This record gives sequence, C-alpha cells and structure tokens, in this order.
Amino acid sequence: MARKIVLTLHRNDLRLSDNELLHAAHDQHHKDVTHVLPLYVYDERFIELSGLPGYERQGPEARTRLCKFWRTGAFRARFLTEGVFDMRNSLKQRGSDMLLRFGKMEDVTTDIVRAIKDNGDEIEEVFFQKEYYTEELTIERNLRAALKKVGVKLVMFDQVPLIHVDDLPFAPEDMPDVFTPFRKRIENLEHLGRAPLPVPKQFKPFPRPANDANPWPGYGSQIETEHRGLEDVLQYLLRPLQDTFQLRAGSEGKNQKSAFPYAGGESAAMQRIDWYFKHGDPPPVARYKETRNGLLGHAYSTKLSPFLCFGMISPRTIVRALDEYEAKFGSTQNTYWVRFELLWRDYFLYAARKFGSKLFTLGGFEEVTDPKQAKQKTSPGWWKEWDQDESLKKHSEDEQTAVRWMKGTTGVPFVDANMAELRESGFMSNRGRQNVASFLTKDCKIDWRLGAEFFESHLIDYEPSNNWGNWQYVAGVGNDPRASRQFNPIKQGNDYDPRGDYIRQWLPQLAEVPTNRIQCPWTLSDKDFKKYIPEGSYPKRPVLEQQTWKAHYTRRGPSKQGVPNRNERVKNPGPLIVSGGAARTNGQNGHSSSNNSSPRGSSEQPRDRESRVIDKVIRKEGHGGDDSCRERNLS
Ligand SMILES: Cc1cc2nc3c(=O)[nH]c(=O)nc-3n(C[C@H](O)[C@H](O)[C@H](O)COP(=O)(O)OP(=O)(O)OC[C@H]3O[C@@H](n4cnc5c(N)ncnc54)[C@H](O)[C@@H]3O)c2cc1C
Repeated sequence: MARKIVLTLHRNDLRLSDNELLHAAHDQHHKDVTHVLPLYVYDERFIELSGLPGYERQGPEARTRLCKFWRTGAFRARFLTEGVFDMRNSLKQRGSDMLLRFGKMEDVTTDIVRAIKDNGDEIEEVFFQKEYYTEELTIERNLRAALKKVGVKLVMFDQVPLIHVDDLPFAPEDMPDVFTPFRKRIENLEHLGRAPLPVPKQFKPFPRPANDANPWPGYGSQIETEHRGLEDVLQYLLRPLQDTFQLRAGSEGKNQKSAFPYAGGESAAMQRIDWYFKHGDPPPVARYKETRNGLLGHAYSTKLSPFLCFGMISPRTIVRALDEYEAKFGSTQNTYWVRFELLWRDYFLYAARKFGSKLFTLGGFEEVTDPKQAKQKTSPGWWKEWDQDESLKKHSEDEQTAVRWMKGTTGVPFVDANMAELRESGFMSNRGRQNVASFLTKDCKIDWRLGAEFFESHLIDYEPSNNWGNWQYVAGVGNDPRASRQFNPIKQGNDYDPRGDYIRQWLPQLAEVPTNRIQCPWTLSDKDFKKYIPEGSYPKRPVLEQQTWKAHYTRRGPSKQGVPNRNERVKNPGPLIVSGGAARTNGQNGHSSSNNSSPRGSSEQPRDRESRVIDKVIRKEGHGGDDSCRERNLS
C-alpha cells in the first residue's frame, strides 16, 4: 500500500517542542498521513559547503554581500551542526529520524518530493517555517513554484515571533516605528504570546527509501550511508574557514573563557532554561535586571539568543518558564525585564517585515520614515570610506581603522576586549555590542554595514533582523528617536568594568596595567607603558581620541556594576506582566521611560584572510550614496 507522506522542511526551527510544523503533521487534520519526513538542508548560500568531499557548488562562495566575510563563521557552524544532530537524535529516540542534505533548499526538497512520487508513495504537502527576509522570501517563492509543478502544496507556518502576527493589536504594516509605543500596545494584550505546543506524543515513522542502495536523492546520502557523525560533518564545514582567525581560536573546541559555553540544540536550550529559571532559591532570573549589563561569565543574562536564533527554543517556551517562575516566586521587575527584552526581539522582527529590504541598505529604515535625513546620511562624505582615512592612508593595511576595529587593535581597551571576545568565542554581551557598534559608526564614522556583516560572520546568535536592526539603531539610521546617541567607551569601561577584569580576561597583554589606567593605557608615561605592557603587544596610541573621553580618564564616583542603568530607574511605573501574560499596573514595578530603550588580539595576531578580503572590498566598493546592498542577492 502506498505510504502517505508529509515532508517537514526545517530551517531555523530546530526543535521538537512548540514546533508548528511537527505539530501539524501529527494533528487531527493529518490523520491519513502515515509517515513524516523531517528534512534539514545545509544551504550553500548561507554556509560554505566546498569542504565536503566531492561537493559541487552551484553558486558563489557563501560570503557576505559587501565585505566578503564568510557568512557562517566557525563558532556558528559548530553550534548549528550540534543543533541539527541534537534534533536528529531526539527524533530517532522517538522512532523518527531527520534527513540531512547539502545544496539549495528548494532544489533538494523538490528532488526528494519527486523521488517519493517515483517510489509510488503519496505526498501532497511540504511544511515550512515562514521567514521574511529578501533571500528567504525568494527561496520560498522558488520552492512553491517548483513544488506546484509536481502537484505538491507548500504550507507555511509563521512561528518566529513571540506574538503571533494574528494577535498583534495592529496590522503588521502599521506597526509603530518606535519601540516604546510598539511595546505599550503589545503589553495591553491579554496574553503575551500563545501557549506553547507540546511535543507530539507519538511520532509517525520516518519513510525509509525503497531500498538502501537507492537512498533519497541529494548530496549527503554518502555521509548517511557511511554513518558520518557530527564531528565529520563539522570538519568538512570548517575546512574552507581554515584561514580565519576565528577558526584558529575555536579549533580546539569551546573557548573556556566564553560567556556562552554551550553546545547547540534543543537539549542544551532546555537545560539552560531549567538552570536560569528553576535552579536555586531563587534562580538566577531573580537578578536579571541588575545583572543583565554584565560582561563576564555565563550568568549575567539568559544567554538564550543563540538558541532562539536557530529556533532551538521558542520564545513562547521562555515565557512559559517565566510564568512558572512567577507562580512560585511572584513577578518582579526582573521577570518583567526578560519579557521586555523579548519584545525588542519581536519589534525588530516585525520592523524587518515592514521595511523589507531597507533592513540592509545604507540609509536604513530612515529611507522610509525620514527620507530627508536618509538622503543626508547617504550622501558622499557622511560615512568615511574605509581606505580614505587620511591619517592612515600612508600606513599599512593593518593600520586602517576598520581593520583595527575588526582585529581588536584600536588601542581603546574596552572596544578591543569586546572584539577579542567576539572573535575568540563568537559571543559578545549586549553592552559590548552597543559600544563597539557606536565606536565604529559614531567615532570612526565607518559604514555601519561593515560592522553588521562582521557580526553576521562571527556571532553565534546572528539573526538578520536583530543584527541589522540593532546596527541601524546604533548607527542612527534606524528607529532610534535619539539617533545621535553615542557611547563614551572610557566612561562605559569605568562603569561596567570598573576593576578592568573583563579587559584583562580578553586582552591578557594588559593584565599588569594599573586599574586606574586600564581604560586608557595611552595616558601612561612611556616608562610605565614599557613596564606594564609587553613590547609590541598593544598599540601605544588609540586610533582616535575624543575630547569627551578625557573627563573619564581618572575615574571618580562609584561603579555601576550591579546597579541598574540610571535610565532604567522607574520614573513612571508601568504595567507589570503577570503570570499568564495579562498586564496590570503595579506601583513597585515599572518600565522605563523611552530613553531606557537601549536595545541594549594584539597587534601580533596573524593577519587573517577576512582582513585581506575587506581591504580589497574597500577599494572596489566605495560607498556614500551607494545602495548596492538594496537587495541581498541570491547566488
Ligand atoms: C549591534 C548589535 C547587534 C546585535 N545582533 C544581534 C543578533 O544578531 N542576534 C540577536 O539575537 N541579538 C542581537 N543583538 C541584541 C542583543 O545584544 C542580544 O540579543 C543579547 O546580547 C543576547 O544575549 P542574551 O540572550 O543573554 O540576552 P538577554 O539580555 O537575556 O535578553 C533575552 C532575549 O531578549 C532578546 N533581546 C535582548 N536584547 C535585544 C535587543 N537589543 N534586540 C533584540 N532582541 C534582544 C534576545 O532574544 C535575548 O535572548 C544585537 C545588539 C546590538 C547592539
């Protein structure tokens, strides 16, 4: 008898719980479906596949549009692969499996659907997660058209945000452009997000191919028949990245110093949720608001973003954990604030939907919201061209400002320590991200897209709307009502790393510098500079120096560590989200005024390929009014 199959094509939904694709394949409406075929395709446009033996790439290398960095760096490649194998193991434990293939999502899927039909089996539907970025929409269109030709329907599931699009109190295209009104309208909803869906009780069997000699088509069947595991696949994926600094730093496994020392996958995500919301009396979330601006260790914030980005956990599951915590310990500003941050995630997701390809353009969302401003900010001279930095022109490529920012050799320790953390661990705190982004765009005045692409390549938790949206925000071309906001890295260093522990961790060459000079080592006398810093290990002068920094060279007053950001002190107590998501007003708990709305190496390091590549791009591209990034191209 013919088998009736549903194919669930997974991308950033690498989980079993609260996964609408898997849930639907096992629900009442699909009673007649006998088999479910979960498929994951490593797509050559997003991750470089040329290291796979015998793999023939159809398009160009998987590099970023402007700067040609690898789109998926070593840490994210590892995290993703761990997540893929974790999902496959979980499915296997439930009598199912997941097919792994490499290529282009729409081609691979269509070939498999054809093979299913040729085999005499029935297939009417392919389930797929809805994503709204230019490339992802193109893939969806191509896939829909290809499947239509073989008589199969593509069914989409819109499950990335916490608040389902149908539950928004406004049409998505009419969402408020500024975060605070967006948040306030959402907080008036009766429930903050729907209840998560359970893992299907009984998984339908995985449809094995007719015979082992004739596996499902697509590159990957050999890996399957040879029983290649995670480390083998990972080794192939990392092969092309051999020339990057990040790989060297991460090649021995996880960086022990990392603030994000976790493996990828739903299992690890669930463990983290358990630890953060349930472990201890009270659990760590009880101090979230005080600690979330931290820099060291894994406990200062939830560390859920990498799991969220790949859908290894759903935001609704996090809200469920908060509800359970509150049922036991009560709701506080700390729990309110986790929801508050999750709303930032939704805000950028929906803003990206609303503004489409403007997420990636030099002029950003402002091209729509304030075309006059955007015109000015995209005119020649607004952003400094990377190779036209007069003071550095005569210097070697290594000394270009953009390259020094990427390598963490600007000479400003708070910036460099954060960049070292990113390169050596794939993670950086929100505080760090804001500072390095502000330094690149507001101090160095370099095209913000360089920073966004560098983050895209290096972050474990890279997610288009959150990354590009936050970059726009800091660069002043997005939705920040205070577009001129600029961070003072000396003050920030004093406030958030008052003892210099963070700097010492990531810039060990500065370990001996006295604490009152660690944020500004150039103020040391020549003699002391030599005494405390190994020769040639750190720039003697910063790449630039602002007048406003000087007042903070000698720190005065108490540190802010452990003290909430001044902007976050309650001025106007607002609604408190209580268990179950209902909003109520509570004088003890509040939210911020609009201005709290902050979304929130050494010179001897071997010069890596990405620096060389960027130097080339710098010369080729130029920018200014360039809108060549209007659409991130498909290969
Ligand atoms: C320049 C820049 C680039 C960024 N790029 C990304 C990115 O690619 N992917 C990403 O997930 N986040 C990004 N962020 C947002 C933020 O820095 C991270 O989400 C956060 O540091 C992750 O750590 P956490 O999970 O411990 O956060 P927590 O403080 O525990 O927050 C809980 C969750 O709220 C969400 N959240 C928190 N802050 C923000 C924010 N500012 N914007 C959107 N969502 C937020 C995240 O999903 C996070 O997991 C960026 C921020 C900046 C300033």
